[in-house]
Order: sequence, then structure tokens, then C-alpha cells
Amino acid sequence: MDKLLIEGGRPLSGEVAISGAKNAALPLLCAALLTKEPLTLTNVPALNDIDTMLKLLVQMGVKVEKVMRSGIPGDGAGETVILDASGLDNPVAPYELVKTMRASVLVLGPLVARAGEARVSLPGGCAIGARPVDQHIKGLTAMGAEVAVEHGYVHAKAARLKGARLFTDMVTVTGTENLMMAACLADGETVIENAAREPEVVDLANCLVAMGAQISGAGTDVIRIRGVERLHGATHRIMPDRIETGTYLCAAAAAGGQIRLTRTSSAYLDAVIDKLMDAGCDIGIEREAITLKAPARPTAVSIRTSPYPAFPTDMQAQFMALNAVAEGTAVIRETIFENRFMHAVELIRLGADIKIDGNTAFVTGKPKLDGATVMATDLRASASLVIAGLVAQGETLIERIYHLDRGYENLEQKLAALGAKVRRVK
Ligand SMILES: CC(=O)N[C@H]1[C@@H](OP(=O)(O)OP(=O)(O)OC[C@H]2O[C@@H](n3ccc(=O)[nH]c3=O)[C@H](O)[C@@H]2O)O[C@H](CO)[C@@H](O)[C@@H]1O
Ligand SMILES: C=C(OP(=O)(O)O)C(=O)O
Repeated sequence: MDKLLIEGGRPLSGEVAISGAKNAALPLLCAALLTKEPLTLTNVPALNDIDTMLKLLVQMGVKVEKVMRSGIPGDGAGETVILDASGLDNPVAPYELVKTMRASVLVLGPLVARAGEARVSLPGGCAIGARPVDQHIKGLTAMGAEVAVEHGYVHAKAARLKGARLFTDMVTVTGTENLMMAACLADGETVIENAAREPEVVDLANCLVAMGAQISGAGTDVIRIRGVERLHGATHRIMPDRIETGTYLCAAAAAGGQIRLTRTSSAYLDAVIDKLMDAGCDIGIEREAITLKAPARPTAVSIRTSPYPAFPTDMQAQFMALNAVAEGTAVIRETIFENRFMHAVELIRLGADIKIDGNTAFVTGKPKLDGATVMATDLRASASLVIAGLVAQGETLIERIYHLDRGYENLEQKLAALGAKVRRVK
């Protein structure tokens, strides 16, 4: 199994291009199931999660053509993927593929809407929490689907879904995306209340509209969808990855130095940029780039995770690493997932001072961390260990980096472009 070896203690400096967003690309790939015509997606990141989703779609009968990028690692140009679901003949998502990636559940809504049925393995729990899909099921049931959960699979059937008024008990990102996609082909109007306002939901809605869907309100907490008979093909460019952007900003804030991130936007990062400025960073905003100049030592910043536009849970671990070397004590509250502090014990191995009490972490910054061997437990936990490794004196060896390959394109190359000493070892 691959490991990442980091020689820390050097500031970051240089320019890196940000990739297309994983969490936008995954639902967008599933949107291809809604039409017989080809859907072309550009700026698709080269990630393990994308490969898993493509495998899932191929075994359903979807034809996938990849147009390779320029061949320059980390150039941010992104792959183009053309999906043709005219031959969709197997509306099944088997456990073997779903177990490796929760976002597989995003095929459920489109399959029921277009094929009239779906058999999708329950994703199950993962390192960060139980993550049930009851809201996805509740919504489809309200739209007239017959849904049964048996032998670890969700079976859903509907000759044609009916528009309905839906209310989700909590804000759910993939729940909103699944129901919005299903509603596109339903008979009549669907209203999703308490909808997720995440930019990835808006990116999906924009693509669906380009495919002929009638959607209004995406980006607010009430989304209205008037169902149509069919959708058609379209071409859509995937938005930049706001979490990848935030991760590199955080890395420079913690390790010191000055970086410029291109092919990205500050538009969806207000909460993160605000905290980085509180930490003492000097941030410059350009139309498609962000610059950051780190302070001599960051100031501790407290955070509380919440649905967009508040501070994202997917940036919580990275800010814990930043606070581990900041001046002062930060209070970190995780309100989205019940078990998303797995990185804390690993950061402590690097010398961090962190106390956990339920969903709250108290982090008192240390002037320095020391390299050690640590284990990645989930995607963003791994990112926090990379940041801590960049700061720590000496060598840090991160085990189980397959988590990083799920969500960070060309991580070593991008870090090397910023002057970091990072290499993959067996
Ligand atoms: C592929 C993707 O886009 N993943 C993101 C998505 O995950 P995902 O869409 O899975 O996360 P949700 O927004 O659904 O989860 C929010 C909370 O609601 C709970 N819940 C959700 C659905 C449901 O049916 N029942 C239920 O109880 C979850 O357990 C969690 O506590 O949003 C999360 C929250 O911003 C991010 O961390 C993930 O990176
Ligand atoms: C939790 C994440 O992803 P997923 O929902 O795919 O597990 C993430 O991107 O941080």
C-alpha cells in the first residue's frame, strides 16, 4: 500500500492549478443517466472516486469516452468525459462498488426516474459517521416510488414519479441532488424545502437546465422543479474544487510562504477565506485565482461547521492542523458528522495539543510539530496530516493514502510545484 513521505519544515511558494470539484463531478456523472443523448463533462478531475463512478455507470450499460488532457501532470486542464446512457439496461449498483464510495447512492434518483426502477446497495457507515440515506428514500417515496430495503439493497420502482412537496429533516447535499435529479422527469412540480445550498447543487442544477430541465431556486433552501417528458444532451464544465482550494490555502497558512492558486474562484469560499484572514493571512482575490501570503505565525481561529454558506465540514480537519501550530487556543465544533475527529489522535502523534469533548475539540497551538508515522483514516483527515507533515520538523510518513487519491488530483506534483519535499513510497 502506498505511503506519503514528507520532509517538513519548509515554507510553500509558487503557483498551482486547482482541479474540477469531486463533489460536483460525482452527481454530474450520474445526471447522464437521465437522458438517451450524450452528456459531455469537461474539467473532470482524475480521481479514484471518479473512476469508481464511471465503473458503476459502465456496468449499467452507459458508454464512457474519455478525452485525455494535455498530459502535463497538475496542469488543471481536466479531462473531458462523454457519457452515453442510451443503452442503459442494468439499473443496479452492486455492493462491491458502492462500499468504496458513498456517493454511489447518487444513481438512485436518476435510475428510478429514467428506467422506472433501481436496485442500489446501501452505502453503509464510514469513518466519519453512520451517514444513513433515509431522506433520499423518504423523498422518492413521497414522489410515488415503491421503495423496499432488503438484503442491504434499496429497491425502488415507479412507472413515472409524481411531483411532490418534499421536506428533508436535515440539510443533505446528496439527498437534495438525488431528489432534484429524480424530479426532473417526474409528472408535475416538485418543491424541495430545506434544500442544500451548496455550490455543487447549483452546478448540478445548471447542467440539468442545460439538458432541458425546468429548475428554479437552486442555491436557496427552496428548489422548484417542473418535470419534463425527457432531457437532452448538453456540455457542461465542472466548477473548481472549493475544498481542494481551501486545503492548499490552509497548507500555506500553516507552513508559511506565499502561493497563488489558479483556475479557481473565491466565490464559494467566503467562510474559509474569512477564517484565514482572521488567522493573519494576506489574501488576494483575482477573477480566477487566489493568492495567500502567510503570517510569521498564524493566530488560532475557532470554527463551527454547518451547511453552506457557513464553514464546511470538509475543511474542519485542515483547520485543526493549522490551529495545531497557531498562536493561542481554538475551539472547533463539528455539527455535521458525529465522528469526524479521527485526525486528532494522529495530529497528537506529531506533537499537537488537542483535547476532545464530544463534538468539540480544543486545540492549543505549539510553535513546532515533530515528524512521525501517522495513519490516514478518511479523505480530509488525510489532508490535515499532509498539512501537519509539511509544518513538522523532520520526516512524516503517512500510511493509507488511498484516501487522498479519492479526492486530491496529483497531490505530490502540486505540492512539489509549491516547493514541498513530498514523495510516494511503497
Ligand atoms: C459526494 C458529496 O457531495 N459528499 C459531501 C456531502 O455528503 P453527503 O451528501 O453524504 O452528506 P449529507 O449532507 O447528506 O449529510 C449531512 C448530515 O445529514 C445526515 N443524513 C443525510 C442524509 C440522510 O438521508 N439522512 C441523514 O441522517 C448525515 O448523516 C449527516 O449527518 O455533503 C457533506 C456535508 O457537506 C460533505 O461532507 C461531503 O463531502
Ligand atoms: C466526505 C467526503 O466525501 P464523501 O461524501 O464522498 O465521502 C469529502 O469529500 O470530504
